[in-house]
Amino acid sequence: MTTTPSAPDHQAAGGEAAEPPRIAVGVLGARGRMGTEVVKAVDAADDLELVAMVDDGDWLFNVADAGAQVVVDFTRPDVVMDNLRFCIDQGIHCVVGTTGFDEQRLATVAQWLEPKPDVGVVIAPNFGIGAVLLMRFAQEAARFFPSTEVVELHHPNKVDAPSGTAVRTARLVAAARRSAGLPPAPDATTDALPGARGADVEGIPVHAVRLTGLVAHQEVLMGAAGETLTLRHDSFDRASFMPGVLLAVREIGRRPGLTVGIESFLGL
Ligand SMILES: NC(=O)C1=CN([C@@H]2O[C@H](COP(=O)(O)OP(=O)(O)OC[C@H]3O[C@@H](n4cnc5c(N)ncnc54)[C@H](O)[C@@H]3O)[C@@H](O)[C@H]2O)C=CC1
Ligand SMILES: O=C(O)C1=N[C@H](C(=O)O)C[C@H](O)C1
Repeated sequence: MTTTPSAPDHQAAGGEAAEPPRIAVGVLGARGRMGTEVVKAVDAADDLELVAMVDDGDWLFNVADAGAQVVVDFTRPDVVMDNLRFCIDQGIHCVVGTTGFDEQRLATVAQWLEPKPDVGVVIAPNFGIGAVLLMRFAQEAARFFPSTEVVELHHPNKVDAPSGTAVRTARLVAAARRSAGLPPAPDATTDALPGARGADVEGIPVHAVRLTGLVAHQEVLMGAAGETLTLRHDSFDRASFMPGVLLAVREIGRRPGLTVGIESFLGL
């Protein structure tokens, strides 16, 4: 098992106060758009030490050999499960931003964690504080509006659609509607062209836009008689995800088991 990243300060042999040990961090997907940003952020943090950078074609054992206590994964939906399996088996805490997690995948990760009670894994569809708040606000507002639709807008190189954030937002809104006993949203149209009304996520239409010039954006549109409420979040730069990623890296050693989203790390 790796040492806990949140070990308390301790005294050096001579009685002088020693620096607390830095958390050893490995980055998976280190040459990607997000991985590059994470490498920079970890490098710049005094309490973190970048010990391994792994990308496609590199040897995953590098993170274990380098003594990583926490791994940050921003890779691809088709490889993230193998990465997680390896890291959990090695006793390495995981901070996962890669998308593609449905209930079945989450249950599998929880199962892998059972024999490793000290290991923490956080899987968050979005590490942007504003995006997390948007999801919470949408959840709060959902019961007051008969209609809700989600529009996510991203850079054209995004591998998946709709975004993980949009799917989670729609699920949270749908759950809030169910708890409040709301009927299905009124929607009298039939698609003249397939896809015109977006994807159906638990009764919430989700629309995905891909546009050169964008980074990561989301709108939640809510409508009632004579009024609408629009919640919008914009990530203009991937730096926007870093405070959430670093918070998760620092916290995960204190959070054994599986956590979905960083809401609880933010005290939400
Ligand atoms: N949770 C969040 O806040 C955010 C999540 N994302 C998600 O993160 C993921 C990555 O996004 P981007 O950085 O834009 O993609 P990207 O395509 O720029 O980067 C992915 C990197 O992973 C590497 N890779 C592929 N297979 C690998 C393997 N087996 N081991 C190690 N590295 C491997 C690729 O070579 C590439 O460098 C996507 O699922 C995206 O949706 C993106 C932004 C924010
Ligand atoms: O691929 C991206 O860029 C992003 N992916 C995440 C998602 O699918 O929700 C988070 C953010 O939207 C950026």
